[in-house]
Amino acid sequence: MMFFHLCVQAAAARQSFRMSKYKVFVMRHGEGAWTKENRFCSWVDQRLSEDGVKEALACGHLLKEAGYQLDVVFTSLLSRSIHTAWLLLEAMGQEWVPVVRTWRLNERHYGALIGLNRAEMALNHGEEQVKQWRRSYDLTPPPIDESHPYFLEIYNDRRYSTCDLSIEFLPKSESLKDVLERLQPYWDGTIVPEIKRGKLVLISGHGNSCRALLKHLEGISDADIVNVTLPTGTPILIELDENFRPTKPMQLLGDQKAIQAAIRKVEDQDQPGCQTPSIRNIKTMWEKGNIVGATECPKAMNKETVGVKSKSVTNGVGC
Ligand SMILES: O=C(O)[C@@H](CO)OP(=O)(O)O
Repeated sequence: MMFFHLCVQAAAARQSFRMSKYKVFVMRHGEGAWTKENRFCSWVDQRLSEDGVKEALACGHLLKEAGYQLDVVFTSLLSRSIHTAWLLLEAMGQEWVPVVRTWRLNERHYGALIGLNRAEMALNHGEEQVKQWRRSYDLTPPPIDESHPYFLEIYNDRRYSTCDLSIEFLPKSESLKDVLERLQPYWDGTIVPEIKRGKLVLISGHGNSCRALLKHLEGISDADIVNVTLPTGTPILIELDENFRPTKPMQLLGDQKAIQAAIRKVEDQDQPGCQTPSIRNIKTMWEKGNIVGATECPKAMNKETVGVKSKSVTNGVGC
């Protein structure tokens, strides 16, 4: 999208004529299974879709052809980010490269919105509201609670007992600002030292953990970050000076037309008309309390059990 490029070019223009000292790759994992169903996925551990697998392999081939040699890859604790790293390294023939996992790179925690269909939410709350939930900087969705169908699946998962915070202190919902606050100490304390040691680092993150990082690195304003959407499976090359300021516009590597189409696809997910095969008639299903397509849904979920009736969502974010 044009605005995205204007944002990053403006950020880089402020930093022009500096010498690049470091390079780092940031990328959103390949398409996840729930992207096809258009549901907020967040901390639910969905695997890559078939297209997502292809995207991850294609990224690896692209980086290999460009001659890059990675030294360390950082991922979240979610399988789609880890599998993307594995497939990418396999395609590069660099499977031996260490993969380091941290919850601090996890996708933004979407709280009570987890599992809900974006297009359906747009029908009920309006496109603008859903856009604000998805892309604003400091809006926090209503928190997940124990009545949510995915609560136990997330908080009983053994992987979260390995974190540097005990489970009760892990987020129950996050704004992009919250994501940056939990991510930045890890960036400063663990990733930056690796880069300073001369390592070529790739971060296989998520749409919003990558947006938070790019906001920090590129100095994108709170207002402008709303207009930044990242495509799946596209490596972004960032060049930094000795003080970790960008020296040039970040580069989304690959076929530029395909990248723009992929960005539009992600943006259009909150259009009420964006129906997926599993959502035959979203409005009717909502009215019946059947929010998601039954065949693909691992649990029976409806607007009562999900814990976000239309009004409580609206109240929760003060709109
Ligand atoms: O589902 C999610 O968790 C994210 C993408 O990973 O969704 P959105 O693009 O709406 O922020």
